[in-house]
Amino acid sequence: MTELLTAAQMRAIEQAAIESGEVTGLELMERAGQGVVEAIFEEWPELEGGDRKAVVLCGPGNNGGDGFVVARLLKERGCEVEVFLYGDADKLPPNAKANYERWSETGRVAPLSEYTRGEGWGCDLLVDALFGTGLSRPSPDLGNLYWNMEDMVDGFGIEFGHKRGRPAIVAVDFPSGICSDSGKEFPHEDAHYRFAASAHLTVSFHQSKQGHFLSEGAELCGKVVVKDIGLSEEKEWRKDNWKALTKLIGRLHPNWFRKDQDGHKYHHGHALVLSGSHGSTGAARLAARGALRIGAGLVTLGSPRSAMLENAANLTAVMLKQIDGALGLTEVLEDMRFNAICLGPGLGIRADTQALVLTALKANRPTVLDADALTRFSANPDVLFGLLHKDCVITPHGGEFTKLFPDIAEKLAAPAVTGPAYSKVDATREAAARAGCVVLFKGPDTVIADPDGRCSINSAQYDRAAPWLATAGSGDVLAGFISGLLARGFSPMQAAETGAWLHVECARKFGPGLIAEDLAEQLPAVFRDLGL
Ligand SMILES: NC(=O)C1=CN([C@@H]2O[C@H](COP(=O)(O)OP(=O)(O)OC[C@H]3O[C@@H](n4cnc5c(N)ncnc54)[C@H](O)[C@@H]3O)[C@@H](O)[C@H]2O)[C@@H](O)CC1
Ligand SMILES: Nc1ncnc2c1ncn2[C@@H]1O[C@H](COP(=O)(O)OP(=O)(O)O)[C@@H](O)[C@H]1O
Ligand SMILES: [K+]
Repeated sequence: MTELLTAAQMRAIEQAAIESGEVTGLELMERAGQGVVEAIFEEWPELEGGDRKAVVLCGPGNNGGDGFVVARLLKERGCEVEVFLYGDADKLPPNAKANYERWSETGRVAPLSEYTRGEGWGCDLLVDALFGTGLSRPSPDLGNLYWNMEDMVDGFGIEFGHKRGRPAIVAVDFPSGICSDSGKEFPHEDAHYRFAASAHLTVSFHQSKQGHFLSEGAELCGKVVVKDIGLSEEKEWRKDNWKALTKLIGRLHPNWFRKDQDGHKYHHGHALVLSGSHGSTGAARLAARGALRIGAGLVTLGSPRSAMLENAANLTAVMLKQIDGALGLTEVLEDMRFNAICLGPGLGIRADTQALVLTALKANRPTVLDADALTRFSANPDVLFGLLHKDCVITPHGGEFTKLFPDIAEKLAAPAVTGPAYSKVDATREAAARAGCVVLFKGPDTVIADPDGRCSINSAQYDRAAPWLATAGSGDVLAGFISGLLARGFSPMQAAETGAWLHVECARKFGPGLIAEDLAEQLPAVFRDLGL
C-alpha cells in the first residue's frame, strides 16, 4: 500500500528534509521541475524535437516556481516557450523568485491578462503551474481559463490531446483550483465558469496527495504520475506521523488469502446472512454467495418462514435455516460456530429489523451492517451507535451515510471556501469515531476508517475505474465479501479493505455488462491472477 499525503504533511516532510541539511528548497524545486519535464516526454515522446511550442502558466507561489523551472528545461530541450505569470513577480516566495529571475535571463514573462484562448489552443503543450497544494481559496478571475482547459481535455479525450492538433495539458502537482486535501473544486460564484482546471496528465512529487483520489480530484487530474524528488528524510518524519497517514489500497499479496492446507471447513468460519421476507430475498442471497466464494468455510442463510420456499428453490452450496424474528436469532446464535453475521441487504425497514440488529449486536460477533440495517436507524442513530462494537463494519453509501451522520454529511457537502476543505477522509474518520466501529463509505473513492483513525482509500478511478459497479445489488455482494472475510478471521479493518479491493477487481475482471450476480463468480479468476 502507498500512502497519500495532505498538503500539511507534504510541507512537514519538505521542512524536515531542509532542516536536516540534506537538501535545499531550491534543489527540491529544481527536481520537481525536472520530474515534470521527464513525465511530459515519457507520456508524449513525440513532443520532443522539432519546433514544438509550449505555454507555461505560473502562479504566485512555489507551484509557479516549479513552472519557471519547467519553462527553462523545456527550452533547453528545444521547445519554444511562452510564460505567463498570475500575480506580482516582486511578491513571489524566494525560491520561485530565483527561478523567475533565472528564466528572465533568456525569456519573457507576460502577465496572465495577456494570455488569450488562441495562445492556449495554438500550442502543443500547456503547463498549468498556477496553484498546487497551497491554494486556500477560490480564484474567481480564472474561471474562464479553467473552462477553456476543460474543453481542451473533454472535447478530444485523454488519449488524443495534442495529437488532434490540440495541446497536451500537464498540471504541476494539481490542476489549479482543486483542494489538495479533499479533491473538491474551489467554487466559483458564477456557475457559468469552471471552478478548477482539467489536465491530461498531473505530475506530483514524492507521494500522491489525498485530493488526487477524492471527490472531483480524480476526474480532473487525467492521470497522475508521481516523481521522486529525493526526500529521504521522510523516514524520520514517518516514525512520528504514520498513524495520521491515509493509505491507498494497492494490489494485495496472495498469502493474504491462502487457506491452510490441513484446515477443514470450520477452520474457515461460518457466516450467517439474514434474509428478508418473501419477495425480498435476492439481496441476501447475493451477499451469502459472496461470503462463500471469498472463502468462508460455511455460509447459512437465515430466512423467515415466509421466505423459506423461495430461498430453498434458489440455494445449493449456501445452507438454509429458518429464523423467525429476534427470538429465533437469539436461539441460533447460541451456536458459537456462527462467527460472522451479515444483516441489511433486503431486510426491510420494519420494526423487527431493529430488533434483529440489536440482537445480532448483543451477540458480540464480527458483524456487517448494510442497507436496511442502517436505514432502519435513520430516526435514532444513537441507539445504533450505543450497541455497535469494535468487531463491526458498517457499509453506508452516500444516502445511508447522510441518514446516520447528518451533521458530518453536511460538512462534507459544504463547498470548499477555505482550504484545506473537509474531505471524505475527514468525514469517514469522524463517523468511525462516533460509531465505534469500522465505517466503509462507498463510492468510486471508497473510504474506510476505524475508530482509532486508521484510514484507507479503495480507488476505483484512473486505470482501476469500474463504473459498471454502479448496478443494483453490487453493494450486497460487498457486504457478503466482508462477512466472509470476517468469518475467515480477518480483522474488521482488514476485511473491509480486502473485500472492497477484491470487489473492484471482480468488476474489472468482468467488465462492461456486469450485473451483481457476476461479481462473486469472478473471484476464482481474480485469485488465480493473484497467484493463489
Ligand atoms: N512542499 C514541497 O515539498 C514542495 C513543493 N513544491 C511546489 O510548491 C507547491 C506549493 O507551493 P505553495 O505552498 O507556495 O502554494 P501554491 O503555489 O500552490 O499557491 C499558493 C500561493 O497562491 C496564493 N493564493 C492562494 N489562493 C489564491 C487565490 N485564490 N488567488 C490568488 N492567489 C492565491 C497564496 O497566497 C500563495 O502565494 C506544490 O504544489 C509544488 O508544486 C515543489 O517545488 C516541490 C517541493
Ligand atoms: N461509479 C462507480 N465506480 C466504482 N464503484 C462504484 C461506482 N458507483 C458505485 N460503486 C460501488 O458499487 C457498490 C454499490 O453499492 P450500493 O450503493 O450499496 O448498491 P446496492 O444497494 O444496489 O447494492 C459500492 O461498493 C460502491 O462503492
Ligand atoms: K497546478
